[in-house]
Amino acid sequence: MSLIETDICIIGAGSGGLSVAAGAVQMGARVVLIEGGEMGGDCLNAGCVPSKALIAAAKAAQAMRDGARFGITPVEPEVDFGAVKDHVAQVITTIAPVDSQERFEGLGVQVIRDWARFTGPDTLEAGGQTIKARRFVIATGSRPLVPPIAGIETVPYLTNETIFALRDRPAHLIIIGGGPIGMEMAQAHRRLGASVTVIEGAKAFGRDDPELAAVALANLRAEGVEILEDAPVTTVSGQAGAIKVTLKDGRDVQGSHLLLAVGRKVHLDGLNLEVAGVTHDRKGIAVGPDLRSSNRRVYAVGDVAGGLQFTHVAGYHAGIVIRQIVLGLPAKTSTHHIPWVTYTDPELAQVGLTEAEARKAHGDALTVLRQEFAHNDRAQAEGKPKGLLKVMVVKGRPVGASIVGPQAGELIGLWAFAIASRVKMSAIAGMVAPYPTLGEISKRAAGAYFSPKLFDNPMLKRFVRLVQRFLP
Ligand SMILES: Cc1cc2nc3c(=O)[nH]c(=O)nc-3n(C[C@H](O)[C@H](O)[C@H](O)COP(=O)(O)OP(=O)(O)OC[C@H]3O[C@@H](n4cnc5c(N)ncnc54)[C@H](O)[C@@H]3O)c2cc1C
Ligand SMILES: NC(=O)c1ccc[n+]([C@@H]2O[C@H](COP(=O)([O-])OP(=O)(O)OC[C@H]3O[C@@H](n4cnc5c(N)ncnc54)[C@H](O)[C@@H]3O)[C@@H](O)[C@H]2O)c1
Repeated sequence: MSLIETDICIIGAGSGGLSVAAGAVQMGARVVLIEGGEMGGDCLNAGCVPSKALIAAAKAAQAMRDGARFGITPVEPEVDFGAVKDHVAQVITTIAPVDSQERFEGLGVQVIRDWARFTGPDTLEAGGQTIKARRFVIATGSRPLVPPIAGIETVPYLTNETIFALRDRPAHLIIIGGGPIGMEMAQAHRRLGASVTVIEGAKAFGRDDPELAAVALANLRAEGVEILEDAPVTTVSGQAGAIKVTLKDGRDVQGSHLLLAVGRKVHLDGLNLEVAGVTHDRKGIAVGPDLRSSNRRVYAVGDVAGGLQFTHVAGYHAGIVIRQIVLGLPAKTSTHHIPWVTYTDPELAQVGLTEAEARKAHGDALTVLRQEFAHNDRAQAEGKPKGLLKVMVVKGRPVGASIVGPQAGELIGLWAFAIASRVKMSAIAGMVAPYPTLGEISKRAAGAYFSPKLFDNPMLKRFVRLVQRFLP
């Protein structure tokens, strides 16, 4: 077994690992990157990319049903489910070169295609080689959680790792879990012609503001997605094509396919963390805000670091770790400025505190601004007037924003920037937004923060009357 000595050894070539590798090698560090599965990890192969490609196809199908308001005769689209999957595969193939072994080797990274396991605090084995590194970055991501439901071991089920390979449309897809995976897949499959039932043990879109979640839920239901909430599952039974899910209240739900979307389990299998002295639990590797583990040579980024599980968070983590292990500078993560978006129609987006969280944290110091999409001219023109922006403001600065509506994921960017940069509401109110754009809604919300001070102010009214009397 040969020995490789390097500055940085990264385990996992998904969103987090690839970002660390690309940054570190281009700044001059020697980097070894180890990947046991597919380059690109979950996001490219079984997560963000295929799900958004499927959602895009579903949106095209839905547009054909929704033409009436524009004077276009609605038609029920003919969906070639296999061809939709070709489109999904094509999108992955088009993006894949960016994450490929060839590209990273071209940048100067030594890529090893194998499953890594630690053999000591500063050594691991992969590809028949021993790798000794100054610093290690664990970026091994997560896998779908299979809940301990009675009967699950005997029933065929899908997860995000298998559903995108289905070539035949499920007649009736049952989805357990009403989080982002469950809800995005539910609407996409419904729009592509499947019957869909979502079974959620608590509340669907449970991490989002309930008022905004209700808007998205109403639209999914109107499109025919059956959503059962507060409905814990006790048993599953049946076989391929005939699945039965029994709820705690005794109801049975029958369907042809079952998708599990009940959260994630961090991927630590076979890493042999004990010999490396890396502490971990069910939620992930135990790290501080600097993402350093109990072994000072070992850091964790992305899903495996036990916090928010998003591709942009893995990328953010990568920047924090690169600063420390490449440049030797201190850096710490925070979460108050991290946005997330669920890509249903309407989209649901959040950054910072929700209204309930802000009320708890700031009490009477909180001002909540509300802007309906119905008052936005572009939303009206597009026939998408349903939606709401809420901005939580404390002492003239936003501390949270929640959006449900068309393009909510694009609109949240301004608020993510404002919160990260501590921008004042006056700066957003002073911005000139092009007309007619959905983005005007943000400026309008900021303007609304000042309108009581400007329009309901007797002192100002008296002052204006005085000025008017003396103005030449
Ligand atoms: C259906 C779905 C949709 C999603 N949509 C979005 C979205 O729209 N936006 C968003 O921000 N996030 C989304 N996510 C979440 C996003 O995919 C993850 O947060 C992101 O991929 C995490 O990146 P990571 O680098 O931590 O892990 P991963 O991308 O999972 O990469 C980990 C890599 O490590 C490898 N590995 C594991 N163990 C070892 C080992 N011992 N040795 C070598 N290699 C190993 C794995 O094979 C894998 O390639 C979605 C997730 C799913 C499941
Ligand atoms: N648009 C995006 O950014 C996006 C999309 C998909 C996934 N993701 C990431 O992937 C992660 C995983 O997504 P997810 O939807 O699987 O997980 P999740 O943890 O966000 O949601 C799972 C849901 O399943 C419910 N649940 C759990 N056990 C259950 C049971 N036995 N019966 C019924 N319901 C049950 C939970 O109450 C919860 O609402 C997300 O948290 C997110 O970080 C992001």
